[in-house]
Amino acid sequence: MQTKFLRVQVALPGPFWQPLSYLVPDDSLSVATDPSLQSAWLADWLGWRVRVPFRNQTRIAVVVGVDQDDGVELSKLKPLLVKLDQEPVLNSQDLKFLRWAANYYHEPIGEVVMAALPKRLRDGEPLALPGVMTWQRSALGQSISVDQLSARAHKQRVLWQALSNDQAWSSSQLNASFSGWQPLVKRWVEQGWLAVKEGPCLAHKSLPNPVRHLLNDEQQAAVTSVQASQGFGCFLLDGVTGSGKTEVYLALIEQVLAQGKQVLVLVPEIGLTPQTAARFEAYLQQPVVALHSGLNDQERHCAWQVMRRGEASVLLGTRSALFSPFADLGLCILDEEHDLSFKQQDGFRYSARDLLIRRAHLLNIPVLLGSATPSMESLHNAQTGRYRYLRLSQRAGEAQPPHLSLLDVRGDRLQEGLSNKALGQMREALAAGGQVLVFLNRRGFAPVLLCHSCGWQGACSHCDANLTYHHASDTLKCHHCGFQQPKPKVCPACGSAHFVAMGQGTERLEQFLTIQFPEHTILRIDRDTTRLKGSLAEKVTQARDGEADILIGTQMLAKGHHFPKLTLVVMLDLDQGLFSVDFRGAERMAQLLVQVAGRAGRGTQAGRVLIQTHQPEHPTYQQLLREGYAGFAAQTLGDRQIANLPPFSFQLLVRVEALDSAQAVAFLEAIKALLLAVPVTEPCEVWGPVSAPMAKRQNRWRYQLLLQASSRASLQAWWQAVAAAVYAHPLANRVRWSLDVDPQEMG
Ligand SMILES: Nc1ncnc2c1ncn2[C@@H]1O[C@H](COP(=O)(O)OP(=O)(O)OP(=O)(O)O)[C@@H](O)[C@H]1O
Ligand SMILES: [Zn+2]
Repeated sequence: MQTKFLRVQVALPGPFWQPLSYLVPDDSLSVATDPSLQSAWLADWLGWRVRVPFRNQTRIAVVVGVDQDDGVELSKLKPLLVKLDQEPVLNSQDLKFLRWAANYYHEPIGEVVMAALPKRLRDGEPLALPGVMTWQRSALGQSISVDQLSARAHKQRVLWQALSNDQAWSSSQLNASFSGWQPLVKRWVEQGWLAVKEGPCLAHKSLPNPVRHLLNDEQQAAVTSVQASQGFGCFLLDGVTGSGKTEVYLALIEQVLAQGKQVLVLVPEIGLTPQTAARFEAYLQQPVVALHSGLNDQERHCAWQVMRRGEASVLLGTRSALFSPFADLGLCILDEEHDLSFKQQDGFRYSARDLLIRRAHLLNIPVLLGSATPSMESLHNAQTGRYRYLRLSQRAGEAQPPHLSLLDVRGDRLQEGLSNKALGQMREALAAGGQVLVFLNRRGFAPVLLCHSCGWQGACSHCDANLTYHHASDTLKCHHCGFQQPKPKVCPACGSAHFVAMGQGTERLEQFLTIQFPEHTILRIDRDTTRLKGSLAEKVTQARDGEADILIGTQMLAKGHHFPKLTLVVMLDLDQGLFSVDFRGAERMAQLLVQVAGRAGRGTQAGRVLIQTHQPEHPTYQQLLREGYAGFAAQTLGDRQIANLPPFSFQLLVRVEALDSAQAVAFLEAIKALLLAVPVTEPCEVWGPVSAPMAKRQNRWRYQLLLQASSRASLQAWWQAVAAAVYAHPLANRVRWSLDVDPQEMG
């Protein structure tokens, strides 16, 4: 009898297109010849973490399959070293999902599997639940009243007051409400006022009383439709800003929890996940696990474990929370489904929306996508019946829709980008006791620093981009690669000391408005003013509570926020979105406009929105104002159909970056030649190679090749036909290159 050796396939991070094979240790070899034992044997390996020898090291890997004969000579295979845990870390359904994702996005399976594990597990730490570090008042601390702290130390007093409730606080809880708490907490520990303890992953918190609304008819109809779904179904909740989509999510979640099942909610990366989680907790009266960029490795590990074990029922997280394991998932929700942050833009370039739908499909459970400005892809899917369409056409409660108008500033005198008309309207709104938001999607002081004598411009030496001037730090910064330098004293080209800062950024706008409105408080919210952990939450709370009269914000302020006192929104410099080279430019601009406008008039007072423009007759503006987002979307879908652009076709972008631009072009030309040699049955097109819109970044020249086909299947088949030859091409290892399936940005 011929002995058959068993091997397992493991996923190891790195550029391996197939899982790697290893031999299993001797004791299980006897199973090989007995088919009845094989399924039990499989269960004993699939999804387990193992330690394997690799080159001269050992690495952590996950078993993703078995193979009995893959043609590799046995003598070339190495044995596995050890299993790491007493149980698998991924179940067979998760593995199936991850394999599908790896296949669809042409990403090495090892990278995809590792994306589904918290870092500590990737590093080989034990599976067992770690505790999290918490701080709580000590016996000494309990005798310290807030009055013993200096009356002027406002921040300290607020923090000490919060810590006085005898709850143990973890760093993520503190981050959710306070910025700059670390040095204070450290000092209090040193003084013996606070004790450090290891707390459980899911700390007990006292939850505030729930605020609930009686659902209106449209909300109720949406809830009923999703609830009636038998197994998988994808629903698009198209609800105007302030229509109470969150209330619909909460009502549905409550019902799923009552059946003993879990819910996964994905939200955009806006740094407010803890605040949203708190709102969910109050409504549901149970802990909600939040997974976002503010957590440390230990907290991520905790979140992963409690969901997997079913110790918590709701996971609310950003993009990558999609890969979390669940004991019994019953519903998936994705809020602001049009948001670009759901698409990972480097490395493993997946769409969290598309993968979430796939996962729900594999698990046979419903998935709900919500937005006031749905993507053209989702609207098209709703129109063709792939998604069920649900509509909330009215604002919830008493709130009225905001009134939008165009402010034609052609020929007007502008001061720092603002017209006198806009300033006048701001004065009126402030005098009436309202709050005003000035929206400008560009941070920094000025986008260009120009020498007045010779015309020299500050440009990044590593990128094809201007350096933005930042006044507070007196530096020039590249917003693409992070390069920065002090502002030169004299022009590097001619020696003149006469510079002009051209164009507007939020920093400059703040300086100008401070002079114009000395009696009003101004709050600027952009990436520069919210770098410190917790500071965004702090600023948003101030804005919501009306502590500032004038808000200045970039797109950070566009999403999801609820500022009840806001009555006037002034939008500056939107026009640039009308002339984008990207075919999605108009869609993005329309979404931004409607979302920012949607922050106005959410309370008792009506809201107005002024769009300052030099293009008042532009059809995109005209259509948005006359027919709203729905009219704009109908027109845009019609145009895309005629031009055969997504969602009426499917794209794949091959991106290449190289120090030597000739190599980048040569590699793409080679790929193109391979593609053109493939006989295809359906229409497949290839464009390029062309220079990327940003031709150079971090010293590398960037080129791209665009593939387009009439179906996903034919696009995938076309690429598959050339993939092996592309990877084997001599330039494949000499340039940096990546595939972007369903690209969202051409950048
Ligand atoms: N049925 C209802 N009756 C009264 N108020 C409601 C109702 N439903 C929701 N609200 C309130 O309306 C406001 C807006 O709701 P919510 O934040 O859920 O809107 P949204 O649709 O998510 O908006 P956006 O897309 O702009 O973020 C909230 O203050 C919410 O409490
Ligand atoms: Zn740069």
